Amino acid sequence: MAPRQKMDINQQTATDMKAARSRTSISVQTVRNYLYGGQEVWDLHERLEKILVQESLFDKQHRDFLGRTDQFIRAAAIINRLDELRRMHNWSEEEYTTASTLLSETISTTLHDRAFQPVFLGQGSPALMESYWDLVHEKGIQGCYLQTELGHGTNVASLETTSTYIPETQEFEINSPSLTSTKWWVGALGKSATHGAVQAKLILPDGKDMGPHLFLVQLRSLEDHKPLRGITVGDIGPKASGGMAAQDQGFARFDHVRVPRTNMFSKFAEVTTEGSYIQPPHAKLSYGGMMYIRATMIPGAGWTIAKAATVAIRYTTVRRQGEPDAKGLERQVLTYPSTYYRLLPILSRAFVFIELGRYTIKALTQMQQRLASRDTSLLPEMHALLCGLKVFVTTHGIIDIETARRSMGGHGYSAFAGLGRLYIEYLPSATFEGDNFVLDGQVVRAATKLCKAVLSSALVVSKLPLPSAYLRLLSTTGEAPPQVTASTWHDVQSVVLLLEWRAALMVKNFTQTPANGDVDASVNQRLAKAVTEAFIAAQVGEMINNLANLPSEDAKAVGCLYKLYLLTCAESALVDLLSVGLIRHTGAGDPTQDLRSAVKALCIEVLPNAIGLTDAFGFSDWSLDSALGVFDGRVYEALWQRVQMEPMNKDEVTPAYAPYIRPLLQRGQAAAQQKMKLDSKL
Ligand SMILES: Cc1cc2nc3c(=O)[nH]c(=O)nc-3n(C[C@H](O)[C@H](O)[C@H](O)COP(=O)(O)OP(=O)(O)OC[C@H]3O[C@@H](n4cnc5c(N)ncnc54)[C@H](O)[C@@H]3O)c2cc1C
Repeated sequence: MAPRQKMDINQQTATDMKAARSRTSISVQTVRNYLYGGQEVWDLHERLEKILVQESLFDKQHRDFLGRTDQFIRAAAIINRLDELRRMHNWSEEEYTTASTLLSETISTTLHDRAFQPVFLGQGSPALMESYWDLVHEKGIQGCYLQTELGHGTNVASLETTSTYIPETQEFEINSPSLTSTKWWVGALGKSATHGAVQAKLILPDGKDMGPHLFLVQLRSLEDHKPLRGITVGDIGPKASGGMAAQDQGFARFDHVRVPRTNMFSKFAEVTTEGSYIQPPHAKLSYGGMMYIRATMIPGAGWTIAKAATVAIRYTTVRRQGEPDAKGLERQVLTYPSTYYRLLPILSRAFVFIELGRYTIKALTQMQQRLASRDTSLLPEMHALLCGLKVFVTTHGIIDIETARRSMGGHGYSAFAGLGRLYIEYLPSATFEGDNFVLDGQVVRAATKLCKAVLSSALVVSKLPLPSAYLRLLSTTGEAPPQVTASTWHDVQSVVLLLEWRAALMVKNFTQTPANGDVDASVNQRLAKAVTEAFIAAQVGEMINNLANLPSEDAKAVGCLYKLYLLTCAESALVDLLSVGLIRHTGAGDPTQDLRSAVKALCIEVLPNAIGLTDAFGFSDWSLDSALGVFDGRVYEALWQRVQMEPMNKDEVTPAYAPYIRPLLQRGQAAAQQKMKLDSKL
């Protein structure tokens, strides 16, 4: 046998990456502009990143070696520098938001920007805006959002903090009556925030409890940052697996703290000087801020999944494992079906969620414009839709990051791979902004209400709001459920229709369950998922139609990804499809096999473009911060360089040697010698 040629594995990784790039049939630039929503948006991104990369403070490579306090101080320094840059470059709101998103750092001002400021915009009365808006907008004060308490999170109606109106002084008195009423988990409260929007039960002078309302409360002095009198405030300590270490989640207790009457966020509900209550026109008007955050979580999930997909697809393209071939090359890990089957659907979800985010934020903006003129007609549907989407994208986001990390084997567990951090920072998104399992219930409630209206003909199906269009299928004059055949999986509209039918039948079956009927424990999860997937599937159908605006090769490649999304969605719905009888076991073979084969065929079609499609996300090495996801593919050299930064490697002999390792070894050696002496005497 001829001796195998010795190969430079570092060169091979670079060669593999180049070869993968050369295989792509798409214009990376065109697909990138599609993802960003136009060349101008990309140009803005690129221009801002050039500024950020130059800042040594924004270097990410050393942060894994910092303890919690140092991570918090680093984050505070970053916030300060970002603000200096904003003023230096005279950034617009959009430029500032883009720059802070690009930083990908856990910083406490995120709460100011995404939770506190929107409360002012959505619910601040003219008087409150007059007094505070400039301070809020210029960050002369830093805000947080205090809703959750030690004793209650989900059950907002049971919050214990009170805000009692005192007509004599025209003030509210904020009070924490018990340990469990302590505000808890509040981002930026621990050490940073000066002010907070506090959810407290409004108590009128006659003792009537009007339920939770929002009040602006100053927490810390603007002179020396010390907590104000009557306020006990601090950090709640480290989070699971060291996650969100740079963020100061805090607690706060109020001991009869007085604030002026005008500090109530009273754009809709109000308390008069005498202490009478003026009702809001709609009970859910105050949901505006949370709805905005939930809407931004959709593209946020898309871009987060995109990072995980980019790192894992790049690494598994250059990582070779298995029996060497005739050229002495082992197999590229991405080419194993069990790897591409895990990673390409993740890539498809990144594309779908990014596009879907654009639609949702547009729809929310339209609803908010209507709300401004007190038209609440779109509110219930939008609320239910955003609950469903929030659950869906965050659930997938968490699973997808972890799946991507595992696809990289042992090196995926290194912090230098970057996905461990991404995962742990993203993980609580399943809980905050509404616990996912609780939000499922809200989706189901809204769906069954509309379903009942359709079944009783109280609602004409042409009047169904877009997100619930799937319920049209239940109209008595409507079509019959489709027959599933092998060709179903090759026709986009058939797959969309099938997913809509699945949701319609599941909701109908549930709606018709007698009140005393037995419902299983997972019903909310399954129904909410089906309803949300029906909506997204219809949107993906639209996305595919709209691809006609792209050059044909790009449209084909992105279209393949969208189809892969639809098919893997149908695959994950197989149990439901069988349950409601849309797919039946006829005895003639496995009725799911055609679908599984179609998924594999699509994966094989997407595979040559995998690197091109991930390049289209436009992530720089700086922003990915992953030794395994480097653009040039030279992963082993990148990993080696990162390992040299490990502070423990600075000393050849660890300081733990003299006090601990040496005595341990010496005791063992002495005991062994003693034994050996004894043994020789026997
Ligand atoms: C990292 C992080 C940041 C946060 N930031 C903030 C912040 O800035 N401001 C703020 O106010 N809060 C914040 N929170 C708190 C967050 O909003 C709450 O954790 C969340 O609302 C859930 O409430 P809980 O923790 O009390 O859980 P619980 O409500 O006690 O839920 C516990 C379990 O019970 C289940 N459950 C509860 N009620 C129901 C029900 N009705 N039906 C079925 N199941 C139910 C839930 O699914 C969950 O599994 C943050 C939390 C985290 C983790």
